Amino acid sequence: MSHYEEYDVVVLGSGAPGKLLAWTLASQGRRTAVVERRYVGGSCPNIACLPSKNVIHGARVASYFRRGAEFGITNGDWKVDMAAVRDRKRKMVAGLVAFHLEKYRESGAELVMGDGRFIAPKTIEVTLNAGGTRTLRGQTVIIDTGSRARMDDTTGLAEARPLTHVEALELDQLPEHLIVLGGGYVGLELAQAFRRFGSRVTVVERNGALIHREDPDVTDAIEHLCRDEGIEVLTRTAVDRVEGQSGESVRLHTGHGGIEGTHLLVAGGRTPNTDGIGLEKVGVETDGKRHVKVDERLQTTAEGVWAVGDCAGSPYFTHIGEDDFRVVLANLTGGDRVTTGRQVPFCLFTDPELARVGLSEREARERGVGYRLAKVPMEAVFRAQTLSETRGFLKALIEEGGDRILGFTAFGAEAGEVMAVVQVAMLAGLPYTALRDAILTHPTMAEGLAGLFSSVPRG
Ligand SMILES: Cc1cc2nc3c(=O)[nH]c(=O)nc-3n(C[C@H](O)[C@H](O)[C@H](O)COP(=O)(O)OP(=O)(O)OC[C@H]3O[C@@H](n4cnc5c(N)ncnc54)[C@H](O)[C@@H]3O)c2cc1C
Ligand SMILES: NC(=O)c1ccc[n+]([C@@H]2O[C@H](COP(=O)([O-])OP(=O)(O)OC[C@H]3O[C@@H](n4cnc5c(N)ncnc54)[C@H](O)[C@@H]3O)[C@@H](O)[C@H]2O)c1
Repeated sequence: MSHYEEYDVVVLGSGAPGKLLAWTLASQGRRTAVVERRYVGGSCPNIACLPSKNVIHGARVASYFRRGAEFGITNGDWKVDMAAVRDRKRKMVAGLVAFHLEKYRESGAELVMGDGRFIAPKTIEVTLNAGGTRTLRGQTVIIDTGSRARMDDTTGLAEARPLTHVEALELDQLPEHLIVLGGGYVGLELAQAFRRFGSRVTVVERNGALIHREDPDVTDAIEHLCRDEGIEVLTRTAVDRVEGQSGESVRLHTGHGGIEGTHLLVAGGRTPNTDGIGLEKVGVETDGKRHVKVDERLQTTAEGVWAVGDCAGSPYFTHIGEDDFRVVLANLTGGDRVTTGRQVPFCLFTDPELARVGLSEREARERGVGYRLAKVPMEAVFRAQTLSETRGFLKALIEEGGDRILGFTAFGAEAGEVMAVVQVAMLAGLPYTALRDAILTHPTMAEGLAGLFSSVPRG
């Protein structure tokens, strides 16, 4: 084997959990290196969460321009300049990258830019972006290689060179007619944004509903939102074949006929980046979905090797990756922390947002968990009325024979922020009556929780 450099910790991939581990352990004096092939700081600040929310916010501004008269403001001539939308995003991303580089400098963690793969136990060879190779060996190795947009084997799909979220967020021209393949998180957030910028948008979903794992009242509400915004929604639609080239003209052949558009965005789920990195050579096993196999402490099947984030099959959210960081840090520093039983909140950043924590009704029924349901429309929330944003509802599941909150869903303005209040109550084990009886500021969106929890049926 070629000469290798010894480290206490080597991290492969610089996503949220990996970088946080690197910065923390390096600050504690451990010799630490992070190998990253492209995105300083991983997907979230470069190509995923933050840039998408930046662009989505731009689209909201466009929607307010369109709705101006409703607020008594005449908007005159206005237009969307996608190059400027992109520049605003790029500027934010550049600032985030600079912030990350500063964190590396401050912490003493070394950032090695290049493509890494295992060549021996706990040993990673890096093909450096700047040319040449380096071989790094860690006492501890952490795999944080993330995931990428999945391209299924539909005939003609790959040849059509569809956009993924990465290219979609880099467009400087508005697609005339964007076809979005997949009605999940990526598809819905970007479908609404492009529609608001002015594209014609068609969402094609093979399941019977958009965001199909949610309760029927939620999926219906999301579908209504899409239709009200002028998005064409085709559910239960399987694509047999794709023709043409995204960016010019594409045609999808489905059981219900053809769909023609100018651009195609694939948003049909993710594939973990676990192929081609030598895992099989070093005893790091993967599961049927190609995630790195980990136990509840995030240890892999190889001694001294840990895996975190999307590649480890943790729910695909940055905040969950950040919790993976806490789990591994605790286990590396004498503590004992596991992933089992943790809260997994999420927020879909459509406008309005959809946020959920804990059980949905469907999950409660599947698990045979009895519950009492409280549900109020957003119209009942005074703050929503002041904003003219009365679409949606709040709902909560309360345990039978007790006062514990089992689950909470909000579809409405600031849903993600309102959910945090309920989450804290759930973490603290507070009965729902604590929120019902709390003095919540008037008029805030969170004030709606008092109304929601006042409507819980008697146990
Ligand atoms: C469009 C979009 C929007 C999203 N929005 C949200 C959101 O609003 N909120 C939320 O919580 N989650 C969101 N997510 C999910 C979130 O982005 C991911 O769950 C999270 O970024 C995963 O972090 P990670 O550390 O597992 O992987 P990543 O952040 O992807 O990091 C992995 C890194 O490893 C590098 N890498 C891979 N292989 C190698 C190799 N062999 N050598 C060197 N480097 C390598 C990659 O370049 C990458 O930088 C979104 C995802 C997408 C696609
Ligand atoms: N706001 C957020 O937190 C946020 C935003 C974006 C992404 N994410 C994360 O990234 C993950 C991936 O997002 P995603 O939208 O790619 O996946 P997803 O699993 O959320 O949705 C994919 C959808 O595409 C459909 N689909 C797949 N192949 C298809 C095909 N050939 N034709 C028609 N429909 C097809 C699936 O039925 C599914 O409904 C999410 O699950 C989430 O964890 C989070």
